[in-house]
Amino acid sequence: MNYQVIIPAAGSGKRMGAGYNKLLMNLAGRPIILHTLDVFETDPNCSRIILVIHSADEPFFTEIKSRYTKIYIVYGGNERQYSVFNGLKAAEAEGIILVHDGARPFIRPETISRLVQSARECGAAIAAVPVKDTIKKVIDLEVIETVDRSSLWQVQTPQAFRFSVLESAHEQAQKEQYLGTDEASLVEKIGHTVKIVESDYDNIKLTTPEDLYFAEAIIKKRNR
Ligand SMILES: Nc1ccn([C@@H]2O[C@H](COP(=O)(O)OP(=O)(O)OP(=O)(O)O)[C@@H](O)[C@H]2O)c(=O)n1
Ligand SMILES: C[C@](O)(CO)[C@H](O)COP(=O)(O)O
Repeated sequence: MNYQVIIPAAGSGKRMGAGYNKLLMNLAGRPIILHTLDVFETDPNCSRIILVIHSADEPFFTEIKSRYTKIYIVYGGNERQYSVFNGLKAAEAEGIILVHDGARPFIRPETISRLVQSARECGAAIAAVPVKDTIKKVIDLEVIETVDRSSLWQVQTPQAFRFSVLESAHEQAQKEQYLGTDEASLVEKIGHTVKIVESDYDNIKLTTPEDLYFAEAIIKKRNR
Protein backbone atom coordinates (compact mmCIF):
# COMPACT_ATOMS: atom_id res chain seq x y z
CA MET A 1 0.00 0.00 0.00
CA ASN A 2 2.00 2.95 -1.30
CA TYR A 3 1.95 6.36 0.32
CA GLN A 4 3.80 9.68 0.25
CA VAL A 5 4.96 11.44 3.39
CA ILE A 6 5.37 15.16 4.08
CA ILE A 7 7.98 15.75 6.79
CA PRO A 8 7.81 19.29 8.19
CA ALA A 9 11.38 20.12 9.31
CA ALA A 10 11.43 23.90 8.92
CA GLY A 11 10.95 24.94 12.55
CA SER A 12 13.37 26.93 14.67
CA GLY A 13 13.30 24.78 17.83
CA LYS A 14 12.71 27.73 20.18
CA ARG A 15 11.52 25.52 23.09
CA MET A 16 14.64 23.35 22.76
CA GLY A 17 16.77 26.44 23.27
CA ALA A 18 19.68 25.29 21.13
CA GLY A 19 19.71 28.53 19.13
CA TYR A 20 19.33 26.57 15.88
CA ASN A 21 16.97 24.01 14.34
CA LYS A 22 16.69 21.21 16.93
CA LEU A 23 16.44 18.64 14.10
CA LEU A 24 20.14 19.20 13.39
CA MET A 25 21.07 18.33 17.00
CA ASN A 26 22.99 15.15 17.63
CA LEU A 27 21.14 12.02 18.80
CA ALA A 28 23.20 8.84 19.22
CA GLY A 29 25.88 10.21 16.91
CA ARG A 30 23.58 11.46 14.10
CA PRO A 31 21.31 14.51 13.56
CA ILE A 32 17.76 13.88 14.83
CA ILE A 33 16.22 14.39 11.38
CA LEU A 34 18.25 11.52 9.88
CA HIS A 35 16.69 9.07 12.36
CA THR A 36 13.24 10.18 11.16
CA LEU A 37 14.14 10.14 7.45
CA ASP A 38 15.61 6.63 7.71
CA VAL A 39 12.25 5.17 8.79
CA PHE A 40 10.59 6.30 5.56
CA GLU A 41 13.61 5.77 3.27
CA THR A 42 13.68 2.11 4.34
CA ASP A 43 9.90 1.58 4.16
CA PRO A 44 9.20 -0.10 0.78
CA ASN A 45 5.63 1.27 0.90
CA CYS A 46 6.83 4.88 1.03
CA SER A 47 7.10 6.19 -2.53
CA ARG A 48 8.20 9.75 -1.76
CA ILE A 49 9.47 11.92 1.10
CA ILE A 50 8.54 15.59 0.74
CA LEU A 51 10.95 17.26 3.13
CA VAL A 52 9.99 20.78 4.15
CA ILE A 53 13.00 22.85 5.19
CA HIS A 54 13.98 26.33 6.32
CA SER A 55 16.21 28.17 3.84
CA ALA A 56 18.77 28.69 6.64
CA ASP A 57 19.26 24.91 6.77
CA GLU A 58 19.61 24.46 3.00
CA PRO A 59 23.37 23.64 3.03
CA PHE A 60 22.81 20.81 5.54
CA PHE A 61 19.80 19.34 3.71
CA THR A 62 21.37 19.67 0.26
CA GLU A 63 24.30 17.61 1.52
CA ILE A 64 22.20 14.86 3.14
CA LYS A 65 19.75 14.64 0.22
CA SER A 66 22.42 12.82 -1.82
CA ARG A 67 22.35 9.95 0.74
CA TYR A 68 18.62 9.29 0.17
CA THR A 69 16.65 8.17 -2.90
CA LYS A 70 13.15 9.43 -2.08
CA ILE A 71 13.63 13.00 -0.85
CA TYR A 72 12.06 15.99 -2.62
CA ILE A 73 12.82 19.31 -0.89
CA VAL A 74 10.45 22.30 -0.55
CA TYR A 75 10.66 25.41 1.63
CA GLY A 76 8.51 25.89 4.74
CA GLY A 77 6.57 28.81 6.08
CA ASN A 78 6.46 30.67 9.39
CA GLU A 79 3.84 28.30 10.78
CA ARG A 80 3.90 24.50 10.78
CA GLN A 81 0.57 24.47 8.93
CA TYR A 82 1.97 26.62 6.11
CA SER A 83 5.01 24.36 5.86
CA VAL A 84 2.76 21.31 5.52
CA PHE A 85 0.62 23.06 2.89
CA ASN A 86 3.75 23.90 0.88
CA GLY A 87 4.63 20.21 1.04
CA LEU A 88 1.14 19.21 -0.05
CA LYS A 89 1.35 21.44 -3.13
CA ALA A 90 4.49 19.55 -4.16
CA ALA A 91 2.95 16.08 -3.68
CA GLU A 92 1.39 13.81 -6.31
CA ALA A 93 -2.34 14.61 -6.11
CA GLU A 94 -3.46 11.03 -5.54
CA GLY A 95 -3.63 8.16 -3.07
CA ILE A 96 -2.66 8.30 0.59
CA ILE A 97 -0.50 11.05 2.06
CA LEU A 98 1.01 11.13 5.54
CA VAL A 99 2.25 14.10 7.54
CA HIS A 100 4.93 13.26 10.09
CA ASP A 101 6.89 15.66 12.31
CA GLY A 102 10.63 15.57 11.67
CA ALA A 103 10.87 15.87 15.47
CA ARG A 104 9.37 12.40 16.00
CA PRO A 105 12.24 9.97 15.18
CA PHE A 106 10.79 6.91 16.97
CA ILE A 107 7.76 6.15 14.83
CA ARG A 108 7.40 2.40 14.21
CA PRO A 109 6.81 0.95 10.71
CA GLU A 110 3.90 -1.17 12.01
CA THR A 111 2.12 1.96 13.23
CA ILE A 112 2.65 3.56 9.81
CA SER A 113 1.13 0.59 7.99
CA ARG A 114 -1.91 0.53 10.31
CA LEU A 115 -2.40 4.26 9.67
CA VAL A 116 -2.18 3.82 5.89
CA GLN A 117 -4.70 0.97 6.01
CA SER A 118 -7.11 3.02 8.14
CA ALA A 119 -6.77 6.11 5.90
CA ARG A 120 -7.57 3.92 2.89
CA GLU A 121 -10.72 2.73 4.62
CA CYS A 122 -11.99 6.01 6.08
CA GLY A 123 -10.01 8.87 4.56
CA ALA A 124 -8.35 10.18 7.73
CA ALA A 125 -6.47 8.41 10.55
CA ILE A 126 -4.09 9.72 13.20
CA ALA A 127 -1.64 8.20 15.67
CA ALA A 128 -2.47 8.76 19.34
CA VAL A 129 -2.09 7.27 22.82
CA PRO A 130 -4.48 7.40 25.79
CA VAL A 131 -3.75 10.23 28.23
CA LYS A 132 -2.05 8.96 31.41
CA ASP A 133 -2.27 12.08 33.60
CA THR A 134 -5.28 13.91 34.94
CA ILE A 135 -6.02 16.93 32.71
CA LYS A 136 -7.59 20.09 34.07
CA LYS A 137 -8.83 23.21 32.33
CA VAL A 138 -7.02 26.18 33.92
CA ILE A 139 -7.35 29.94 33.55
CA ASP A 140 -4.89 32.29 35.30
CA LEU A 141 -3.48 29.28 37.21
CA GLU A 142 -6.92 28.55 38.68
CA VAL A 143 -8.58 25.20 38.01
CA ILE A 144 -11.82 25.65 36.09
CA GLU A 145 -12.64 22.01 35.40
CA THR A 146 -11.23 18.49 35.59
CA VAL A 147 -11.70 16.94 32.17
CA ASP A 148 -13.02 13.36 32.01
CA ARG A 149 -9.84 11.42 31.16
CA SER A 150 -11.64 8.35 29.79
CA SER A 151 -12.24 10.11 26.44
CA LEU A 152 -8.88 11.92 26.14
CA TRP A 153 -6.10 10.89 23.75
CA GLN A 154 -2.72 12.49 23.27
CA VAL A 155 -2.36 12.99 19.53
CA GLN A 156 0.88 12.37 17.63
CA THR A 157 1.95 12.08 14.02
CA PRO A 158 1.90 10.45 11.48
CA GLN A 159 -1.48 11.69 10.41
CA ALA A 160 -2.70 9.87 7.30
CA PHE A 161 -5.23 11.07 4.73
CA ARG A 162 -6.70 10.48 1.33
CA PHE A 163 -5.00 13.25 -0.67
CA SER A 164 -8.29 14.95 -1.64
CA VAL A 165 -9.42 15.14 2.01
CA LEU A 166 -6.23 16.85 3.20
CA GLU A 167 -6.16 19.18 0.19
CA SER A 168 -9.77 20.34 0.80
CA ALA A 169 -9.05 20.85 4.51
CA HIS A 170 -5.97 23.02 3.89
CA GLU A 171 -7.72 25.03 1.19
CA GLN A 172 -10.68 25.70 3.49
CA ALA A 173 -8.37 26.63 6.39
CA GLN A 174 -6.55 29.09 4.12
CA LYS A 175 -9.85 30.60 2.98
CA GLU A 176 -11.00 31.00 6.61
CA GLN A 177 -7.53 32.05 7.83
CA TYR A 178 -7.81 29.21 10.37
CA LEU A 179 -4.66 27.96 12.06
CA GLY A 180 -4.70 24.50 13.67
CA THR A 181 -1.98 22.70 15.61
CA ASP A 182 -2.38 19.52 13.58
CA GLU A 183 -3.77 18.48 10.18
CA ALA A 184 -6.64 16.52 11.73
CA SER A 185 -8.12 19.70 13.24
CA LEU A 186 -8.44 21.13 9.72
CA VAL A 187 -10.07 17.91 8.49
CA GLU A 188 -12.48 17.89 11.44
CA LYS A 189 -13.47 21.45 10.56
CA ILE A 190 -14.67 20.38 7.11
CA GLY A 191 -16.79 17.71 8.83
CA HIS A 192 -14.75 14.64 7.87
CA THR A 193 -14.48 11.76 10.35
CA VAL A 194 -11.00 11.20 11.77
CA LYS A 195 -10.11 7.74 13.16
CA ILE A 196 -7.59 7.03 15.90
CA VAL A 197 -4.86 4.41 15.43
CA GLU A 198 -3.30 3.55 18.79
CA SER A 199 0.42 4.28 18.69
CA ASP A 200 2.98 3.89 21.51
CA TYR A 201 4.51 6.12 24.15
CA ASP A 202 7.97 5.95 22.52
CA ASN A 203 6.68 8.10 19.64
CA ILE A 204 7.58 11.34 21.42
CA LYS A 205 8.10 14.73 19.82
CA LEU A 206 11.52 16.12 20.75
CA THR A 207 10.46 19.57 21.91
CA THR A 208 12.25 20.61 25.15
CA PRO A 209 15.73 19.68 26.49
CA GLU A 210 14.51 16.89 28.79
CA ASP A 211 13.05 15.09 25.76
CA LEU A 212 16.65 14.38 24.73
CA TYR A 213 17.17 12.24 27.86
CA PHE A 214 14.06 10.24 27.02
CA ALA A 215 15.30 9.90 23.44
CA GLU A 216 18.67 8.50 24.59
CA ALA A 217 16.82 5.99 26.79
CA ILE A 218 14.55 4.90 23.91
CA ILE A 219 17.56 4.38 21.62
CA LYS A 220 19.31 2.32 24.33
CA LYS A 221 16.18 0.19 24.84
CA ARG A 222 15.85 -0.46 21.09
CA ASN A 223 19.54 -1.32 20.65
CA ARG A 224 19.47 -3.95 23.41
N1 LIG B 1 7.09 26.83 10.72
C1 LIG B 1 7.32 25.54 11.04
C2 LIG B 1 7.25 25.09 12.40
C3 LIG B 1 7.50 23.76 12.69
N2 LIG B 1 7.83 22.92 11.66
C4 LIG B 1 8.13 21.51 11.95
O1 LIG B 1 6.99 20.90 12.55
C5 LIG B 1 7.42 19.89 13.48
C6 LIG B 1 6.72 20.08 14.82
O2 LIG B 1 6.95 21.40 15.25
P1 LIG B 1 7.68 21.75 16.66
O3 LIG B 1 8.00 20.54 17.43
O4 LIG B 1 6.90 22.83 17.30
O5 LIG B 1 9.08 22.35 16.13
P2 LIG B 1 9.57 23.86 16.21
O6 LIG B 1 8.54 24.76 15.65
O7 LIG B 1 10.96 23.88 15.61
O8 LIG B 1 9.71 24.08 17.80
P3 LIG B 1 9.36 25.41 18.60
O9 LIG B 1 7.85 25.56 18.55
O10 LIG B 1 9.86 25.08 19.99
O11 LIG B 1 10.10 26.53 17.94
C7 LIG B 1 8.94 20.00 13.60
O12 LIG B 1 9.54 18.91 12.92
C8 LIG B 1 9.26 21.34 12.95
O13 LIG B 1 10.52 21.34 12.30
C9 LIG B 1 7.88 23.35 10.32
O14 LIG B 1 8.17 22.56 9.41
N3 LIG B 1 7.62 24.66 10.04
C1 LIG C 1 1.12 17.75 15.15
C2 LIG C 1 1.45 17.46 16.60
O1 LIG C 1 2.70 16.80 16.68
C3 LIG C 1 0.39 16.59 17.19
O2 LIG C 1 0.62 16.41 18.57
C4 LIG C 1 1.56 18.77 17.43
O3 LIG C 1 0.31 19.44 17.43
C5 LIG C 1 2.63 19.69 16.89
O4 LIG C 1 2.69 20.79 17.77
P1 LIG C 1 3.91 21.81 17.61
O5 LIG C 1 3.76 22.82 18.70
O6 LIG C 1 3.78 22.39 16.22
O7 LIG C 1 5.13 20.98 17.75
